[in-house]
Amino acid sequence: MSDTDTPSIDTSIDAETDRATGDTTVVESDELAVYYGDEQALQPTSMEIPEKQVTAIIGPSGCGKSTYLRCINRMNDLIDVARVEGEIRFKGKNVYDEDVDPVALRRKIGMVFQKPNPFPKSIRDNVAYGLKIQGKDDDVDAQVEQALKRAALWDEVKDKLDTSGLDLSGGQQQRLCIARAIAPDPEVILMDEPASALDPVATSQIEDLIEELSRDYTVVIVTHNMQQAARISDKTAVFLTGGELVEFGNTNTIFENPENQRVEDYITGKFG
Ligand SMILES: Nc1ncnc2c1ncn2[C@@H]1O[C@H](COP(=O)(O)OP(=O)(O)OP(=O)(O)O)[C@@H](O)[C@H]1O
Repeated sequence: MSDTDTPSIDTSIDAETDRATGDTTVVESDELAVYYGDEQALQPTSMEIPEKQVTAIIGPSGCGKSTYLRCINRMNDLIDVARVEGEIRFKGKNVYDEDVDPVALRRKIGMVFQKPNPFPKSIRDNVAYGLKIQGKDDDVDAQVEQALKRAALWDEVKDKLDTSGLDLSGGQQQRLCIARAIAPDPEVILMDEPASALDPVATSQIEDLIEELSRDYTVVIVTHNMQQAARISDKTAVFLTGGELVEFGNTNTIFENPENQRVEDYITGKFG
């Protein structure tokens, strides 16, 4: 299928709204399990990710956080030995159904990685990249400006849009990657440790930006940094060793009054 084909994900399907909380679920995993060869990296995991909120995934190294995140937009397809069981639904549709085009899916569910990875191209071309391959090339400059504004980078780069993205600072490069991810107008943004390679000032800017982005987008962030999860997320999922989702709920509850003793031990630094 070509890159410009109509997405086979039907985004007109209504997401489900929880009457008690008012949350609308946009991504839902249902007994989702992942194996790399014979090794199980994720135990069957069911979780409902609410729309236009920040959901943090925390837990010790190797507990399956990135594995879970990569299922949401099928980035695990790129790993030969990865095998997925169960379902993960975006607006009610299992993203692993045969008729789902992963490229179209990733337009709806963008991703930002740990290490800023701008293309060796100009700032403008970095942001315009996704627009061009989608054929959204009407008034590219206005769309580039809007994405850079939303990524809180415009004021710093507006006079040098033709310089290389690689000439920016680490924090600016990460905001450029966020601008690149939001330019095609996704609904969900996945972030895998987006600030862990940045200094404290750049980290704080990214955290402010994530909170701002959650007005318009659903954000799912993997972080090692518990304080960061507590500061910026609405919901927190705690994965523990063995790829097990141990508790998921409102961030305040998880950090102040978790139900599970192992989660309390992890949060209070007794292990992990
Ligand atoms: N490409 C891969 N091939 C084989 N095994 C993998 C692969 N990626 C991850 N794993 C294994 O799956 C398990 C979960 O890894 P994952 O990267 O999802 O954990 P994580 O919680 O994100 O870890 P970290 O916080 O260290 O990034 C680990 O045991 C890891 O070694």
